[in-house]
Amino acid sequence: MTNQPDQLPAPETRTAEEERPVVEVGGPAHGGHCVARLDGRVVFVRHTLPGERVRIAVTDRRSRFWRADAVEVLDPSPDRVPSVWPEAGPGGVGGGELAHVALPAQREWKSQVLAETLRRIGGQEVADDVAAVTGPAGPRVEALPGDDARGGLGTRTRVELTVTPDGLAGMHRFRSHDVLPLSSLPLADPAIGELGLLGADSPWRRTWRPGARVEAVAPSEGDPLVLVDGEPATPARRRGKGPARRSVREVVPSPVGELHYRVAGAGFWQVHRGAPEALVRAVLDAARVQPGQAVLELYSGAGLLSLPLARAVGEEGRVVTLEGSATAVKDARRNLHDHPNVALGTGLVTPATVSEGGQGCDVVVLDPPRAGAGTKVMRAITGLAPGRIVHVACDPAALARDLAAAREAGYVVTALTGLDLFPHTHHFEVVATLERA
Ligand SMILES: C[S@@+](CC[C@H](N)C(=O)[O-])C[C@H]1O[C@@H](n2cnc3c(N)ncnc32)[C@H](O)[C@@H]1O
Repeated sequence: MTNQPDQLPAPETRTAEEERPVVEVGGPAHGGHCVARLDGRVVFVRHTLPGERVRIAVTDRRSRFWRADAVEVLDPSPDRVPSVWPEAGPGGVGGGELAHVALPAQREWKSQVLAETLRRIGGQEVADDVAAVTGPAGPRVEALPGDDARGGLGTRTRVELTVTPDGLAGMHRFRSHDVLPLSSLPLADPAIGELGLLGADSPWRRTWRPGARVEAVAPSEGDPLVLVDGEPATPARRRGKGPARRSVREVVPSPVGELHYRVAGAGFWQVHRGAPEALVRAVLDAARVQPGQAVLELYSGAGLLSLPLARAVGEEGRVVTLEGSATAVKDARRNLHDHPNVALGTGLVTPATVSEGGQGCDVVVLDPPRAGAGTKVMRAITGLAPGRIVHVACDPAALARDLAAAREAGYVVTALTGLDLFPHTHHFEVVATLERA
């Protein structure tokens, strides 16, 4: 067998104790695990906490590191709590890897990962710029209002399920193609729970086949929507009650007035119930656009940020957007139809499209996917010489690379806000402001 360490006997001769070794757990690392060492080898351990002593089951052996699940906790951390979603525990589905961690400790974990990732990947200078604006405590990832009171539960307005070979709604086992049936969705908005998608008695079972993809959406206005393989579905008993909907309405309170959107059910929309409002506020705060200014907005989706930016620059100002998904731009066109000061572009964000679309802009706002914008796009953005760049990031490693690229071009971080838009998972969002040094 390849990638076996020299220190352990061959698998077939190992005892149960050797197969399930005990480790002392160190700090958290990006990805939802903590770092431990076993015979000098790095092991990324899930379902544990810093400072714990745990027995592990190794799940993946690579030449440079192993992955493992904590399967027995010998010395628990004071921050350990009974998991709010045991089905996402060891051997279970992905998407709830911090469900055993107290909420304040989840934020401490994410704040540490943010600081460490910015330093390790962005470099000491980026870390120093961030420390200069956040203070010695470093960058913080904060809860959204009301989340702690609800135990961080019921926040997700979008849930994606896959149907098991037995026709039950479930999710993929972490890092596996196996689909596990689920009995609960505690992270989902209660309206999704009330649909009754789970279990053998679900009335929805007749609407799908094994392997089908099921998307459940709980919008801020109106009934939830269920799509099976992208098509609207209703349980048989409710069939014939009007035309099938493919899109939903979302209403977002904001400092520039109430914002109304229509979004394709299968299209991108922020998942946490409070995320649209929190991001609009954070971006308006960071961008500080003035009436009459010009904004370039990249990766603009269905227009969540375009609409408040258009209101903030007013009729004398302009917003130019660029988004790769034609479906999202179609939604954005509807959402911004009474804003002639917005030019909605469909196309990939590349150095060329950025340079072409952003001439003369005062502010650039970008909200890229997990991979980030990348060095070349960041260079094109800084090449426009905007007064301010607002970067909305859902991956700290990609953010660190993008900030380092901007720094090389003379832009430094002048503000940074971490938002916990994904309680009970390792994910979080960051809004970073960059200005010329
Ligand atoms: C994180 S979402 C942000 C959307 C919007 N700001 C929001 O909050 O609803 C990222 C968006 O980037 C788009 N996208 C991904 N890669 C792209 C690319 N290379 N060029 C243009 N758009 C892209 C996706 O379709 C998606 O709408």
